[in-house]
Amino acid sequence: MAVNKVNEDLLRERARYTFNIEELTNFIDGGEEGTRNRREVEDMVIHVKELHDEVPEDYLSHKERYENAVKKGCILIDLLKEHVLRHSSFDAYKPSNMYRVLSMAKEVSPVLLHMGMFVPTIFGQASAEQQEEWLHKALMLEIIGTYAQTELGHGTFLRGLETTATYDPSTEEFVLHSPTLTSYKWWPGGLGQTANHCIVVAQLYSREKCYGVHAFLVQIRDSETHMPLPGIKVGDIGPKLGFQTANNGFLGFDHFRIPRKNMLMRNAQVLKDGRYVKSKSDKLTYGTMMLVRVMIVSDAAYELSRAATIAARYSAVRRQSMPRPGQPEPQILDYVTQQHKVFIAIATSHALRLTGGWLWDAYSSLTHDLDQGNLDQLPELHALACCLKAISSRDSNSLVEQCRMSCGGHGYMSSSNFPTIYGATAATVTYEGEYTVMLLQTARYLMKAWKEALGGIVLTPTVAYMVTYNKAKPAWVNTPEAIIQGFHAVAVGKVKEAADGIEYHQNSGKDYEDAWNAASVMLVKASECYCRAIICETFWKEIQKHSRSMSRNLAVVLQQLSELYLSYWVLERSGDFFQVRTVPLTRTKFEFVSFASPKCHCQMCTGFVAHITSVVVLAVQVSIQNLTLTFCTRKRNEFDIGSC
Ligand SMILES: CCCCCCC/C=C/C(=O)SCCNC(=O)CCNC(=O)[C@H](O)C(C)(C)COP(=O)(O)OP(=O)(O)OC[C@H]1O[C@@H](n2cnc3c(N)ncnc32)[C@H](O)[C@@H]1OP(=O)(O)O
Ligand SMILES: Cc1cc2nc3c(=O)[nH]c(=O)nc-3n(C[C@H](O)[C@H](O)[C@H](O)COP(=O)(O)OP(=O)(O)OC[C@H]3O[C@@H](n4cnc5c(N)ncnc54)[C@H](O)[C@@H]3O)c2cc1C
Repeated sequence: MAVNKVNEDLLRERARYTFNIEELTNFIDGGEEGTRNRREVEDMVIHVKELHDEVPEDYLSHKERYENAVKKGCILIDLLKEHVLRHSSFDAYKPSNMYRVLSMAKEVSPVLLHMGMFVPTIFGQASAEQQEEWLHKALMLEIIGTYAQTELGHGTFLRGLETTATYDPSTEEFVLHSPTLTSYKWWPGGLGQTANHCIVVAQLYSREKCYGVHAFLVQIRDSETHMPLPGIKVGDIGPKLGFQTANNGFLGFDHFRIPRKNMLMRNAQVLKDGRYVKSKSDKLTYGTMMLVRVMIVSDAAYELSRAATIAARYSAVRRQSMPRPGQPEPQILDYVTQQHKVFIAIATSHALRLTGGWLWDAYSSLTHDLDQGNLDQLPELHALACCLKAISSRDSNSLVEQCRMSCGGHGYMSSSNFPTIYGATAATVTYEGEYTVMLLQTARYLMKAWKEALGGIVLTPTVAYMVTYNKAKPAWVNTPEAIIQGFHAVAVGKVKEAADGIEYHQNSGKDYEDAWNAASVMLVKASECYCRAIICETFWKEIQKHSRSMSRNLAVVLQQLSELYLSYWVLERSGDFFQVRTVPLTRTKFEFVSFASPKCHCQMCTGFVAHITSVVVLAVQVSIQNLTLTFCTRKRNEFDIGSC
């Protein structure tokens, strides 16, 4: 029987890495225990033959694909439950753990929303009594839920949602109703055929007063027959760009009654007589969205690491063209254009993974504060979650497409897995807060921060530099930190530009809303630059922090990956660096120097190492006074790949 022989080129590349792969694997997994956990789950999954398709999923009917996805989802959840019960340290909700397990089935799972939003909402918004009643059932999948917030007519504008939940004190019930077609819930994953419960976000009315959107836990299908309950209209919304097995559905209520106790009452309550007890903050209703946005940053990194692995491996084995007559066709990895496509995907997967971990730690600290009643960090974390979710998902999706294109025609095959990964990452750019809307949310925060900076008020950590840049600037030296300072200066410049834009439009007679809209392109740009500065700074600092406890060879490689990321984005945003003079800076020579990168390695995800002997080396000299930007690019030589 033919034994699958590993490609010679790949073997040669794999023999050339110069550092301990296991050490990097542990770094990516967050430590040796993380690697053990992951491998244990992967070993469980790889041996379950029902998880391997006899027939390509693309050749199945929609019904067969869905049934296949349900079967796999149940198997994976059982494996996850078994693993969680065996390893109490395995936090299913730590970024990517749960998502990664479910995504081992290739197609997105119809129970993704159950795990990704229904359970977290019970954790975050149900009272202790309600958790007592529902949490175990949800974790054991005795009930299967989804998160029904978006409606046909409204996704972004939550305050515009039309579904109503009107309290009836005579029966101590809420009456859920969909008054219009546009009020039908539209999109919730799993709603089509899978979920029998859901979190419904509706406008709460009591004693004829509207108290805004609140969350309710609603059973929509019979636990025995799985048929929709009377007063419920529910079904599948049909084919989409991707996510075909997410089972996205629609849901309409016809005066559907639920007990008072089904309003999630951790934050706000309605008493038996209909009196409304206000939450410490209306914003706490939005808590689940913040959690999912924080998780999306790590999930975006994970999906990109898969795509970068496929592209780099393919680039090692694909040979094409003959630059020198009579010579063997070179590996396409030797083309600098190919390196330019693939290396930034490798570096970005690491940048987003480390930034996602940093954001998760900040979120964990916030939830602890919220439990203590301290909401001080909520606005900054909301702004961070919004822009990082937007930029990470957009970068991931566009680099997945870049990786696909780098594989030529074979990248267009379903068997390449690029279409599935592209479909999943394209969804993240829109769901859980649409790209532009999220950046505008962050811009709200930046405009407030700028006003405080002008007043010399001490700012929260991620915007504190705005005060510095508005006063005398520190002398900049030519280090990677200089690039980070440069991004800070660019961010301040863009924030100032947007604030000035709003002021200009107001002075020309517009009210604030119209002035905001007229300046909104600049506001989006300011958020992008603020976010890019955070990713650059976090990537660099995390590498510096971890380098101290890792072997030198690995530290060098990771440092150069972060230098590649910084250099890449300076070039991508060189125009903004030119403009940086718009911020009142002292006359400081601002120099970047070439980052000699004799060797650079990286591993996109488990089992794969890219050994980059050097990267495109840039020397970027920027002088603020004369704003001359000179580049010199030193040619790089070989690229080779190793994997364990
Ligand atoms: C592994 C996980 C897989 C999961 C798969 C997920 C599948 C997809 C699921 C979904 O898509 S669920 C639906 C997601 N929907 C959204 O994200 C809706 C996006 N819209 C919003 O977030 C909000 O409506 C808004 C646009 C941010 C706010 O708009 P609005 O104009 O109504 O209010 P504002 O005046 O702008 O804001 C009010 C006030 O509240 C603050 N705030 C808003 N959102 C949050 C939040 N999430 N957390 C904390 N604070 C929030 C906002 O900053 C304003 O505060 P002030 O500036 O006035 O102090
Ligand atoms: C694959 C997928 C899965 C999903 N799963 C779920 C789910 O499980 N549960 C759920 O509740 N929802 C889900 N959603 C819905 C998702 O949350 C919404 O699609 C998203 O919030 C965007 O809302 P919308 O579709 O109404 O677009 P809109 O908000 O109508 O946006 C359309 C355009 O208008 C622009 N726009 C809107 N508001 C503004 C503004 N204030 N300023 C400037 N521009 C603006 C946007 O930038 C965008 O370009 C899912 C969506 C997708 C694609």
